[in-house]
Amino acid sequence: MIGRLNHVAIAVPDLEAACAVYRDALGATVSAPLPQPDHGVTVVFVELPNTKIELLHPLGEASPIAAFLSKSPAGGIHHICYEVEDILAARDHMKAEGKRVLGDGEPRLGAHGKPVLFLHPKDFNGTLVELEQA
Ligand SMILES: CC[C@@H](C(=O)O)C(=O)SCCNC(=O)CCNC(=O)[C@H](O)C(C)(C)COP(=O)(O)OP(=O)(O)OC[C@H]1O[C@@H](n2cnc3c(N)ncnc32)[C@H](O)[C@@H]1OP(=O)(O)O
Ligand SMILES: [Co+2]
Repeated sequence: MIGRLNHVAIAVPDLEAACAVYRDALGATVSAPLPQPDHGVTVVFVELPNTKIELLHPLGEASPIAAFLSKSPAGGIHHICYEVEDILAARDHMKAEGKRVLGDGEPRLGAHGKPVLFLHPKDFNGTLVELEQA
């Protein structure tokens, strides 16, 4: 069911410092910060030849990454995003497999303007999984 690796997301306490690491130390192309108020995060995309790194910083009072950063104040890998051809078929398949789809189970538009869903980390070897419709 899963296709390409779309991105690996890293939660960071200091977005500009994290951008500097990828832009200046590693020589990558780094996007401008993109506020995503519906998701409670500001994101920066780092373009790599074969995938992307998504730098995540909390936005607003109820950010889903606030608890993660309080447990890991220096930041860390937060989720991994796989592409799927059909997000609703993927959701229904995950449910049939007994995997927990987070939220109300309805896809929302992600940072690329495409429908996304999240799957519980406890069902995927301790890794939060995002599915994005290709
Ligand atoms: C920009 C848009 C979009 C895109 O287009 O790319 C994004 O990527 S948005 C990214 C941010 N959005 C989300 O993360 C939404 C989905 N997340 C959630 O629904 C919640 O964060 C969560 C995963 C359900 C956890 O929330 P909560 O239950 O409130 O936190 P706890 O701290 O109580 O965690 C319970 C349990 O799970 C472990 N955990 C939590 N987060 C992660 C994680 N990222 N990776 C691995 N494990 C995680 C946490 O440690 C707890 O474990 P125990 O302590 O053992 O119970
Ligand atoms: Co993501």
